[in-house]
Amino acid sequence: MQTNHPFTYQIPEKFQDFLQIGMRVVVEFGNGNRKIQGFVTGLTDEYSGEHQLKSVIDVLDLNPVLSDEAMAMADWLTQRTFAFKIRCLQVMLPNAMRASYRKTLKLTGKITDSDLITLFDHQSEVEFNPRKLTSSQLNQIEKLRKANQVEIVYHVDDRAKSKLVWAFKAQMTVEELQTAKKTLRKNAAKRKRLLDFLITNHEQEFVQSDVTRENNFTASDLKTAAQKGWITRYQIEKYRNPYQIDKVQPSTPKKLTAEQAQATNAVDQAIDEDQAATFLLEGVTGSGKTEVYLQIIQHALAQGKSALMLVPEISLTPQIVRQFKARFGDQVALLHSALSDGERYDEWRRIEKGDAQVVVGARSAIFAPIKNLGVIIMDEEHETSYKQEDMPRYHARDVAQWRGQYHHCPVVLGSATPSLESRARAQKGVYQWLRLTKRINGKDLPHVQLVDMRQAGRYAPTTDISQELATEIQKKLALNEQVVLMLNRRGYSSFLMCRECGEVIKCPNCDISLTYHKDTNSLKCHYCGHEEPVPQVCPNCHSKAVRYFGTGTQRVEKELTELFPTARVLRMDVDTTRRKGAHERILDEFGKHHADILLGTQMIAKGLDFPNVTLVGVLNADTSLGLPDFRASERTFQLLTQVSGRAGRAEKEGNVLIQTYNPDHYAIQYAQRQDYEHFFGKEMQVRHQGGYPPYYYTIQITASARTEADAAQKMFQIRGEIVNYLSQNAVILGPTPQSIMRINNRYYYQLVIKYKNEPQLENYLQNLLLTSQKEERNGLQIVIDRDPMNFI
Ligand SMILES: Nc1ncnc2c1ncn2[C@@H]1O[C@H](COP(=O)(O)OP(=O)(O)OP(=O)(O)O)[C@@H](O)[C@H]1O
Ligand SMILES: [Zn+2]
Ligand SMILES: [Zn+2]
Repeated sequence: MQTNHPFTYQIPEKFQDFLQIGMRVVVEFGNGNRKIQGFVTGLTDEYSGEHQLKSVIDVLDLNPVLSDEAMAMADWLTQRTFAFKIRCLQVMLPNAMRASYRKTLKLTGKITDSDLITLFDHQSEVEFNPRKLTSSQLNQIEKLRKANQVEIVYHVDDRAKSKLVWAFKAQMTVEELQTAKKTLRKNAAKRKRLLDFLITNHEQEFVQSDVTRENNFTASDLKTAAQKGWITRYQIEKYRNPYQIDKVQPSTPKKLTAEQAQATNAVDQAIDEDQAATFLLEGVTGSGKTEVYLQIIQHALAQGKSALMLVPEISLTPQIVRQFKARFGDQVALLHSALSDGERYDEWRRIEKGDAQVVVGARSAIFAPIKNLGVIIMDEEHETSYKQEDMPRYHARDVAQWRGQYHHCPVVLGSATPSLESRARAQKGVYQWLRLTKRINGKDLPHVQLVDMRQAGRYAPTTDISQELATEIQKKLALNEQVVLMLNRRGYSSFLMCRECGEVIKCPNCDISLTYHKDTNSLKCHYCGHEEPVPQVCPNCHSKAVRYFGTGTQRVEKELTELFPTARVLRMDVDTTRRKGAHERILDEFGKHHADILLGTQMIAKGLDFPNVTLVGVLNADTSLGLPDFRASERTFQLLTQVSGRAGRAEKEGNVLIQTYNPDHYAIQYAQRQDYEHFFGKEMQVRHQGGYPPYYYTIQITASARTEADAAQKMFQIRGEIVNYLSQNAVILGPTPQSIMRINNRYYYQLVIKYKNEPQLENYLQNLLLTSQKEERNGLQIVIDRDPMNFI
């Protein structure tokens, strides 16, 4: 059973001076002799309980791995996210430190103490096992640690790393190779070709299998070449860290535009004055937000402080990383989920030791053990991936603000399309509002044209590319310019839409799309529980073309190659980017213009800065609009604006075509005009009327169980209880089944509370979390999610 109570253990005498808060220990827990890893959260001299205390068995660290800040943050996180404290402590550490990897003690200084000489036995590295050490040895080690003369090393096996492949490069000089070529027999055509290959690609390293495949040499050709001394062959790691960017040209700060300078100065001032202020940097696409971030960070560094830069997972591309490395070199540490456990741990250590002052990373990097923070920046602050979906269910923005308060440093939230929550706060003056209204290239935002697919559908019902879009693509190909096409996969086939008129079937009570349930062939509302059968005809136009909606990238790729047989198409989706480094390779290829069309899912919408892209096409704007979520319009608007911003970023002007079945919907209309201002106004009205955030807070409670009855019953029981703790002003929606009600033979029911100010609610929920634990034995699980991002 999980709990938030700390447990008391006795400290063996030899650990008494050694053990500190924030260190990890091994203790026996519960019945039996199960050993688990625990954290020291407090120390006391007194114990008045009646139980015989168990002893700490072993210590895992030399010095605290969790700082005072981390301990305080974990306390706050536990309360804030309705989580178990142990999970909050664990989330602060890299994986390598959560698992049981082999550890050694490494000597970096000189030792004189005879005890330690025995321990190290003339080696510089020995197994670290405090349990087996004497207290005098521990004391000595403690002293050496304080003098930075020993450290603990984790031995993390990286399976990905250990895979080796053959590589080669030319060993002879170009002249020598030329000479070798002259000595060849006339009919040795293949060897001649190999020598030519080496001469033209001199100094370059090749993976053998790439060359044998692409250039039609065999492995034995290369072996012979090595015997003759033309090349040297050796083994290298197969998967290199794609982010190990070695050769970056250093970059210098650009001269800021007036708007950029104004924004930068405001934040710089807050850094100088140790102000924990939050800034909203609202800048249109291509307005140079990244340069503003870079110069703010530079300012923090100049003040002897460090900086934390968060970027959404999918836009943490090598392109972005390179920009930071180019400016700050080795001071940059990168925390990305694509790194192996070992690589992440290495970066974590560099940050903790203070060797890296600029941390660039995705969501969980917000917990990086960085000291002396001068500024925290969150790019694309509206991105939903900043919210973690598992316990602890934190939003990186909240954590950023907590750390900002702790370090007395500013937090900068940047976006072209801020979340409604943030923008509303900026408007109220809670956040300081900074704006970049112009593109750096001085050009207008790209021209956006809507293609009404209700018309297009009539003459080409089976294609995904309208005549209009096809014509535009053809034009760009003729000009040798590049095209980006986005297929919106959000909300893929979970709702019903009429192909004739674009009508999406909505709940009569909630004005939210109904979700299609395949098992019952019905439509359900996830807010109020309304259910109806799938209609035979469209309630709006009576057409029979009502179907659930979706198309795949592969199908579109096929269509593209049929329409434009000579065009080179690159596809970027979950399938083509699964392998490490694939993401970078695709973008790299496209950047070098080795392809004309980049076709992808929403992962191509963000951050890309390719000067030769002059056309952006959105194949299906509507899928995300139909999501059974009050944020559907907001997400659609954001996505369309972001992707449109990829066009015409340099000298050439760009245009955008959006294919839609709902050309009159306000989210699409305002996205066409790229008019965040009016979208915000309209959407705030909608939220006000519906009683949704930012006017109300929301909390979602989910129960899952082995039978539907158990899950439903529990939710109704909770509903019955919770009303006693809520005022008249709060609204309870549900209980309702979730859209995928059964996952892995577990049934899910949920309930959403909308409220403004409910002083008793927190306590009730904290209690619920702990008491519901008792029922876990019966297979029942309760999840409490504050400000949920997904209502489906
Ligand atoms: N002051 C400047 N002078 C010259 N070029 C600049 C300046 N600031 C930024 N740039 C360049 O302008 C281009 C667009 O900048 P950037 O990609 O940072 O925009 P952005 O606001 O982050 O856009 P998006 O939200 O679309 O990603 C980049 O190529 C960048 O190098
Ligand atoms: Zn409803
Ligand atoms: Zn219809």
